[in-house]
Amino acid sequence: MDALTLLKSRNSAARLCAPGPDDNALAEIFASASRAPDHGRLRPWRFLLVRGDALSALGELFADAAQERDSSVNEADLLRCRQQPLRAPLILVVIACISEHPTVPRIEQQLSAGCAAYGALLAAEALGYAGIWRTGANAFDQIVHRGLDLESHEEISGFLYLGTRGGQSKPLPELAQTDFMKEWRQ
Ligand SMILES: Cc1cc2nc3c(=O)[nH]c(=O)nc-3n(C[C@H](O)[C@H](O)[C@H](O)COP(=O)(O)O)c2cc1C
Repeated sequence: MDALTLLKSRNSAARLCAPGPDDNALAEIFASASRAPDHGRLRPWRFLLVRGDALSALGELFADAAQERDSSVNEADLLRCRQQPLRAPLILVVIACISEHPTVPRIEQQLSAGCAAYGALLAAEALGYAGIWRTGANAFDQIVHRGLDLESHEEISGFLYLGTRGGQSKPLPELAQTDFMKEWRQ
């Protein structure tokens, strides 16, 4: 698929099944992510690869976090938390590693991490896989951060669920360029 077709047709997949990207595909995905625009070459992002049994362990972590957020959470909701990571053969946790910098503010480092996440999603799709970027309460939860060994200057930009598309692609939204761009002149 040529680059413009990929950029214009990328489409998230909520239903993902096996196989997920193998080690060769993951190497391409990380190489693509690492070309994110990056003011000052700070490389303000890193990835955690979660697959196999670790997906269930991540589900337990999500359940622990949900219980801590709301001690009255019911068993059905806890089960849903445990099963969330099992919705894909693998998950990439995208972590923004924020540092104090005289000319590169926090927002630029967060945006760079977002671009790295997008690069990973695009590469996965270019390789014939599919994915979806998710956050939700778990991305901002300190118990999840601790369980994943994040340091205090780190944030979760997203959980990239990756695998093989299950079912039909959803239709792409129709968006006129005039809805979101106009030419500026003085
Ligand atoms: C930072 C970020 C967080 C997101 N979090 C969620 C989420 O938690 N759950 C969800 O269903 N979609 C989430 N999305 C949206 C999906 O990734 C996706 O963009 C959306 O389903 C629209 O599909 P499309 O990307 O194919 O247009 C998030 C997107 C971004 C950029």
